[in-house]
Amino acid sequence: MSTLLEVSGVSVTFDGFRAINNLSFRIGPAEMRAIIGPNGAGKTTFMDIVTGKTKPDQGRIIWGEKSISLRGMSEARIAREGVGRKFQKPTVFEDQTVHENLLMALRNKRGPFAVLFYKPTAKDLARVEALAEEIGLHDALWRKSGELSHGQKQWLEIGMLLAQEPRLLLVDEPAAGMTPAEREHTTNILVEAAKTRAVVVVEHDMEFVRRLNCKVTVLHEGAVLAEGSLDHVTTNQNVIDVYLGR
Ligand SMILES: Nc1ncnc2c1ncn2[C@@H]1O[C@H](COP(=O)(O)OP(=O)(O)OP(=O)(O)O)[C@@H](O)[C@H]1O
Repeated sequence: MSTLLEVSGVSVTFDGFRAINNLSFRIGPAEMRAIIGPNGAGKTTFMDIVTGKTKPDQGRIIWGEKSISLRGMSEARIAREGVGRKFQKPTVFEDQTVHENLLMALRNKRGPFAVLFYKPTAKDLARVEALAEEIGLHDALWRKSGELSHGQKQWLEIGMLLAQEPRLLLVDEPAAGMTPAEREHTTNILVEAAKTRAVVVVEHDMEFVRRLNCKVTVLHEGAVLAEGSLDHVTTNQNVIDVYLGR
């Protein structure tokens, strides 16, 4: 299997507390992965390390065909390398329409001067239509984003991230606060996205993880406790003990 991101031997300490402990993780260029683990396992810190928000004390973070190191790069530079992150809370521009939000996200791909003199091309407009279709918001293109449901805002934000064409998309608890129907639609969007890029989903909801139908990495105390199919990891005695707090 070829590798897009390889994290090896990474550790992070906060005031003497080792939040990530000699962690190793790898993901292929078109792969879906779920990360689960109890509260405080290090899931968020792991994503913070990959995006450059938190600097590790040690370890390697190797990216892409050229095996460049992401360690020490700024967050902006890592984003330009193709790492996109979806936080739990949607952050769409509520006064703008779905169309404007998606167009703005496309525009963000350009440099500051190109943005200043930006006029959407026919190709850009077609891309906005395709993105809206992909996230299931085509019928809502001309609605103000503030009027959308929580689920729709989440999809819009995923669409805005996809507009930037990330090679790796990190998604934090996408199912939180969604109705069952919204969850199902979210699964479909992510599964589709993972056909052409790597998608890492941090999620507590096991039903959601099951529907993603992908390899699962279980974190505990900042390290990988188990990895494999959901059935494999949930029957692992160490995982059961950790979840039951034994
Ligand atoms: N900036 C920080 N300073 C001190 N401790 C931190 C900091 N960030 C995280 N931690 C600690 O590191 C550990 C891992 O936290 P992290 O948020 O990564 O876990 P998590 O698996 O995402 O948990 P949850 O499922 O509750 O979101 C926790 O014990 C947390 O308190």
